[in-house]
Amino acid sequence: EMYTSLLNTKQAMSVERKLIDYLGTYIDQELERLEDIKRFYAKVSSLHAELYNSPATALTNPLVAFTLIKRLQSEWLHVVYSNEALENAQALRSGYEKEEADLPNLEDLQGAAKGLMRLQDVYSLQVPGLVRGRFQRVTNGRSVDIHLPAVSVQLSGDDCFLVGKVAYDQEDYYHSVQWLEESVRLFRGTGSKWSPENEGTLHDALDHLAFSHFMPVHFENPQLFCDNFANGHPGLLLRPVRREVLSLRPYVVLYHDFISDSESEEIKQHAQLGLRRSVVATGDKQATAEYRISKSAWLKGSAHSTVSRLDQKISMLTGLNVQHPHGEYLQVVNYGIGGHYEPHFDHATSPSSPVFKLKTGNRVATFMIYLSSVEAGGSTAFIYANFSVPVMKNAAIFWWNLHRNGEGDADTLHAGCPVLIGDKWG
Ligand SMILES: O=C(O)CCC(=O)C(=O)O
Ligand SMILES: [Fe+2]
Repeated sequence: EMYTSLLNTKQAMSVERKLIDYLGTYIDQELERLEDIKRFYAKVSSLHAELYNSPATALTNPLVAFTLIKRLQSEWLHVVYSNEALENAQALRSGYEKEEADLPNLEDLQGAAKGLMRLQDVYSLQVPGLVRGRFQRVTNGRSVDIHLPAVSVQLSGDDCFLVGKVAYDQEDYYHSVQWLEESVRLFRGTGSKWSPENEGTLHDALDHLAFSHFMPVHFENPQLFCDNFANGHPGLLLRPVRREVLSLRPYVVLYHDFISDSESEEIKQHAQLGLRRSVVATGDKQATAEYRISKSAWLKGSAHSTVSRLDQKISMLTGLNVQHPHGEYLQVVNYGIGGHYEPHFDHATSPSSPVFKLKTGNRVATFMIYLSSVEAGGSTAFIYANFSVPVMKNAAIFWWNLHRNGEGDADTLHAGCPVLIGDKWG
């Protein structure tokens, strides 16, 4: 094991010294061989030129005729079937084989590559920096050197290919993607110039990269999926809803095209006159706050057929009774300039919360329908779960705020990001 202690790695240096000497001898011998061949080439070319200039008279000389026949019968044969190239190569190989026991093996190479990836993770090192021989990390959006080594080296496309391939063979597509991206970039940079020492080619790197990109989606979380969902309900059987499971902890689901354009317009119309500055629970009261910039209106299902139809559809999808007082009235929200809702829980976290005055109990779940799309910003971000949902007109998201035992699920912390450009309705 050469990679597990630096002492052994140092010993590898003297082996390379010997290999360099063998290769030097090989190159000298090959150059000598090529010089010999060049001499033969020059000799034959000049003799042949003389013959060609006056074939009739030249061949009347028996010496000239003899040397032509001798060249063709014997000299060419010896040149073409010379064993010298093979002998030179064999000398190089036997030198190499003498050192073979002291050479690192595949396990050493894999161990060294894994070591690089471990450093990459533990110290948040950027792969593009490592490839240029730098130990860099991104701080406040800038690459910063965390250490300047006295001696460094730049990595080649083939170096990156090998690291990427070690990750790939372990089905570690998170790392393989990063290293193979660099490999492809570097191989592209050198054009299609062939290097005898390389294990991989641009083609190999692209092949592995494409497969790695394909795999994380399926491997990282095989339980995230899309389907047409009817929840076994007869009311949805003929028109199931396109469901996309976005997260398992917390359990967040996106329902595509939950509402139609006309229903959505109708809801916004109904809500318009009732829009008032949104409030949040502070202590045991409801109050406006800087951290929620929007207006909202409450729509009673009994007053609008569209609202009660949506209530019904929500019930079919979630299996929840959303009739008052089990569910709250439908809240329609419209965000203002830079409108947002800072990270919060939808459920009450204290027994004195005003939510309990409604006599509806704590908020078991949230069903939120996007009634508009926006040009930029405004995503619903799940802070701890580390994902966000872009505002997607007519889609709805659903999640459980409480665990089965009634306790709040801290993983549901979420926010409405500030709207950069657009008119966001929910
Ligand atoms: O608007 C959003 O994206 C999130 C809104 C929200 O979290 C809420 O109204 O409780
Ligand atoms: Fe919320």
